This record gives sequence, C-alpha cells and structure tokens, in this order.
Amino acid sequence: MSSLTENTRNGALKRNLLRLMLKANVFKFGEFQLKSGQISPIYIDLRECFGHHELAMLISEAISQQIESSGAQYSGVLGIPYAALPYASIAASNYLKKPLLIVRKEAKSYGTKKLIEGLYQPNDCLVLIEDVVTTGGSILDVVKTLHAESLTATDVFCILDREQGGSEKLQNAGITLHSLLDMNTVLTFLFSTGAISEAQWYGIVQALNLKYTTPTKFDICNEIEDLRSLPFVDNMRTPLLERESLTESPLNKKILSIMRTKKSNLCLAIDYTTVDEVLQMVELAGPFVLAIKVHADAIVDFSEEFTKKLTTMANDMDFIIFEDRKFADTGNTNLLQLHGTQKIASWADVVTVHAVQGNDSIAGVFRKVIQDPAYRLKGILLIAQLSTKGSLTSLNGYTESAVEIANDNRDVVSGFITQTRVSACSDLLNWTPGVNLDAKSDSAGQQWRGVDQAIEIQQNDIVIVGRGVTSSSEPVQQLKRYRQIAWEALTKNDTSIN
Ligand SMILES: O=c1ccn([C@@H]2O[C@H](COP(=O)(O)O)[C@@H](O)[C@H]2O)c(=O)[nH]1
Repeated sequence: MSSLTENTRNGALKRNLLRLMLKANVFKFGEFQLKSGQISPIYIDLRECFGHHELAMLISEAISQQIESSGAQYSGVLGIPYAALPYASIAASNYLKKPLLIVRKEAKSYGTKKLIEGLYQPNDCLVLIEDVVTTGGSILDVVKTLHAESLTATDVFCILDREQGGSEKLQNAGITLHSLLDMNTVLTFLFSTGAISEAQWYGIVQALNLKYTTPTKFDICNEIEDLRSLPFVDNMRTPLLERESLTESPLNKKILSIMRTKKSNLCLAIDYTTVDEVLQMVELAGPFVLAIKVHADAIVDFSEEFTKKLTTMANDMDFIIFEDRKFADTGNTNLLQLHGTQKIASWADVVTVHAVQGNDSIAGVFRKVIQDPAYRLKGILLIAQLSTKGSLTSLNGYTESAVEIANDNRDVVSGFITQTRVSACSDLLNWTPGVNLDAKSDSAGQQWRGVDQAIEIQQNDIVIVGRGVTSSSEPVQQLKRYRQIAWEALTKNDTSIN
C-alpha cells in the first residue's frame, strides 16, 4: 500500500480532506429533510466527492490506512450500497489488495440469485466501508444479510460519523465503528474557515441535537505547517479565475487579472539606491512582472519626478507598484508617514504594514486613505511571517493575530507577507519573499528557498524575488526563468487556467 503515514500526523489529513470537500461543494446549507424525518440546516453530500478523482482517491487511501492500522482481521472488503461502493472498490483493489464483495439490496430473480457477490467462504469475516453513519441502521441491515450467508463483520469504517447514536447502536451489535471525520471536526473546520458563523454553528448543533457546547477553531498556522508533509498539496488555492470573479477587493481583482493576462505571479524587489538604476530595471522587468516592489527610503535621490515616471510605466506596462514601507507605529504616525515627504499614498498601489501595532492603529487610518479616490493606494499587506533568520514573527500567536486583523478588515487588507500560506481565504493573497533559485542565504539574516517550496509546498500565491534577478549579469534571462517557474508552480493543477 502506498503510505499516507505522513498524512495522518496531527490531524492534517482530516483538515486536508475537509478543505477538498469544501471546494467540492460537499457541505450544503439550507433546510434539508433527513432520512429520519429530522430537518437539518446542513447537508453533507459525500456523493459530490465522486466527481473529484483526487478526493475520491484520498478518501479511499485514508480509509485503507485506517483499516490497516486498526489491526482488523478480514478476508474481504464490502461497501454499504450505494454511496460507499466507489471507495470500497478503490480501497480493495488499489490499496488493500483484498477481494471486493458487493451486497445486493434485493436478490436477482434470475441467475445465481445470490445476495452477496464476490469471492468468499462460509465464516469469512469482512470489513465494511460506509460513507456517512447516522443511526447505523443501513449497516445493521447489511450485517443481517451477511449472517444469513454465514459471514461476519466486526469493524466498519466510515468517512463521516454524524455522532447521532450510530456508534453506540453498532457497538451493542458487536461492531466497532471507525471514522475518518466526525461532525464536531466538520463544524470546527467550517467555523474556522468562516464557512459558517457562530450563530450557524449553534443552529446546526441545536437542530441535530448534538452535545457540543461551544464552537472552537483549528489553529490555522499549525495546520499550514502540517501541509508541508502532505503529498497532496494543491488544496489551499481556489482556481484563479474563480478568485478573480469572487474577490470584492478592486485591488485584488486587478492583481488577479494582471496575473492571468501576463501569466506572471512574480514581484520583482528592486533594492537599488538611485532613481536611474531603479527605472532602468523597471524598463527591463515591466513586461514580465506582476508587481515592482521598492523601498523608497533606500533611494538616495528619491523625487516626485521618479514616482511620476514609475506610475506612468506601471500604467503602460500593467504592473502593481508595491512600496515595502512596513508601517509600524501609532495610527496617527502611520498617517503622517503615508502623506510625508515621499507621498506614498499617491503613487503606491499597495504597502506593507506590520501587525505589531495592533488593529486600531492599522484599520481606520489605512481605510480612510484607501477609500479616498484622490489616492492611488488601494490595499495593505500585513506582515504575518518574515523570511529572516530568528524572526520574532514565529513567536506563538503572532501570525494568528495578524490573520485575525486581516479577517476583521477585509476591505483594507489585500493579503499577507508570509513564508507559508496563512489563510485559506481565497480573497487574501499570500505574497512570499525569501526566494532565490541559486542561493540559500546572505550574510545579513536573509533566508532563501526555491520556488517549488514557496509556491507548491508552502502554498503561496506570489513570489517576491530580489537579488536572484537584480544581482544577475543577465537580469532578463533571470526574469523569464523566475516568471516561468513560478507561474507553472502556481497553475499546475489549476483547471481554470490550463
Ligand atoms: O520577510 C521579508 C519581508 C520583506 N522582504 C523584502 O523582500 C526583498 C527580498 O529581496 P532578496 O534580494 O530576494 O532577498 C527585500 O526587498 C526585502 O526587504 C524580505 O526579504 N523578507
């Protein structure tokens, strides 16, 4: 069996499955009548997984893993009809390499008239696979049929236990229920990702008579760390076209549109110190990049004329101007600096802001400027994680707090500066510095990694590359190289683009 051991660590598999299920429209909200007659505000339609081959494979592999590690003794695998049949087929033939058996709901009136099809002997013990367990009734019906054929089953493996009494009922019949997910995990995930509100959480718990008391959230950052070990990684990003149409931020709409048309998720960090050097590099880079990032305060002959030229070039060559100012002060000082000698608000599309000064010094001030059509500034990037060695952004709770500020100010925050993706929210873009294809570190604290790590494994959207291009004697060649590798990594599994 191909191993998914890494996947099962720290619940990462569960969250990975849930993310894919969310994307596959498995969770439906409204008013649904269940088989029991109960009215439910949520319907979990695992049949939607059939349409997503990676998801169906991942579920089958995970169930197989669970069967193997349970130590259950069995000679064949039987899926409870009908919804579990695909998973049982894949698990039996691809992973467990055991005979697959099928139970009919009604005997055929011709041929062998057998109720159970497949290879078996009297007294064989089977493992059962089910999709969702509510009361356990369908499983007990199947077990009755098995007994009539002198077969037994002591373990059933399901994708979701709705925790509505099924496990206890099965236990009373001598059958142990194992589940990949339970309802509590599902609701915690939906609440953590913002798919349901706190009020909805309570509504569902009440309607389904569940025993949970208060909603809790997954630690999203740990979850993302866990993703590093997953073989199945392209699961955090909504397809680009969908993101472009869904996002309510005009800045992100523009960024996503430029990305798509220029086939570029590359931001060039031009850390030169004179206007001429910067503008010459912009001239070369403009056609290949999504954004140009500068440190205005590092340019010794910075002038208003420079920003006029830069904005003209940005309009002509269609790129975003990103001033990496890293605001970190009281709201009042932030405001003064936005309008100070460099008049950043007038020429930059986006600026970086530290989360360290807290929500009140960030939101109101930047919102005021961003909403004012007199200024070019249309969003901020919150610093969630720095690329530097020993950065204090890795202290417990820091990144989570930055994400919280972003979630509370979606109209202002366009995304993050981060190392690993910190939010599953498709509206927030994850920009990542610390990328270099040919070096690992400088002598001043910078740490670099490759594009595959940054985009494929750590699930960022946009790479920020500086010296990998600007220190090269052939910058255009490097621009083309970084653009191609980063774009391919981003769009590899994106059906909306390929
Ligand atoms: O965590 C961070 C935040 C910002 N940066 C900036 O990005 C570029 C990286 O340039 P390289 O030459 O590729 O190192 C630079 O402007 C930094 O100020 C970062 O590196 N890390």
